[in-house]
Amino acid sequence: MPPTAPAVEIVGLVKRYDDHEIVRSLDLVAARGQVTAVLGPNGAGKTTTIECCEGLRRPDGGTVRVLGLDPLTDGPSLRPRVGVMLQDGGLPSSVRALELLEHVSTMYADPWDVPDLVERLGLAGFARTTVRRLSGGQRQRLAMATALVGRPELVFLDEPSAGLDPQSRHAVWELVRALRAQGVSVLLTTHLMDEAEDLADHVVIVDHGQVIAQGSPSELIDSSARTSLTFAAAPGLPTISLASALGAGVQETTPGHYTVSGSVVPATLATLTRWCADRDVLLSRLSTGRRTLEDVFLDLTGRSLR
Ligand SMILES: Nc1ncnc2c1ncn2[C@@H]1O[C@H](COP(=O)(O)OP(=O)(O)OP(=O)(O)O)[C@@H](O)[C@H]1O
Repeated sequence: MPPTAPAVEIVGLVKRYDDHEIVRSLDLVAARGQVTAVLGPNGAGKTTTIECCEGLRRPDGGTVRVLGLDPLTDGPSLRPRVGVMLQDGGLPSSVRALELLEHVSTMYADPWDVPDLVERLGLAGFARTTVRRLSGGQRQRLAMATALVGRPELVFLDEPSAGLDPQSRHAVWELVRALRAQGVSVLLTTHLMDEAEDLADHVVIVDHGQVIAQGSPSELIDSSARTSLTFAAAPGLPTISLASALGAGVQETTPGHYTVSGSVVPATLATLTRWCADRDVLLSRLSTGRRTLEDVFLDLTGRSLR
């Protein structure tokens, strides 16, 4: 295994279900020791891609290398070095939470101290509860603990904070930061843009099975206009006329709520208020602010539901 191989290297990945191409020539590199976040709308192909990395799905094309190895043929070498947290937990249902964690820890040569993991993820309150009786968020935290207990070099976390209460989410974020500080490589998927912005060194945005943008959160935000402008007024304003006055895009995102895309400078505000005054339109809200990763994501992937 080349010592310099990235944590994950995917080249030209193709995956089809029933002749429908779900992942379409996807390239992705997750560097060692970094947190890489994969974002994308529902059905974009994130889980399918991760499952190909975990050796759970066989690609129809392209290559996948995990720590320089092939997850399909090198499973035995990879298993002790890679932690996997599946989206649906994938835990046996009739065993008690702590017993499961302790049992999994015995499978590893140098496991994470179980009481420490219990403390970090707040598992003590349901340690004696069987998995089938755990709430969704409790099961999620237990799944994360079982993914980490073997002290993996690389961990795949598929939506680790989905359905968690704010306290648990912060605990998960702290743990991801601790993993990074220990030099562990993390590849996670998330729908939480603040999570990606806070935690990730590298963000990969996937849509329709392809990477459509990537970079550090600040690179992605800087690559688009830095300031956002939104306003509220009567529904149904002629956005084409306003866009041409502003020299920027204007979208009515929900009735009566508008977003201006493109460069926002002081003159943009003056033009907007003059355009409204000329038409006797009263702005009920006008707001500018720093653009976020969520703004970039919505610009890139659109606002329609999937
Ligand atoms: N085993 C399967 N058979 C057929 N289609 C599948 C199968 N698994 C996934 N799909 C389809 O592949 C597409 C991508 O699914 P995937 O779970 O990879 O998306 P995702 O980006 O992880 O979405 P989400 O954000 O909703 O979790 C979806 O349209 C899904 O219905």
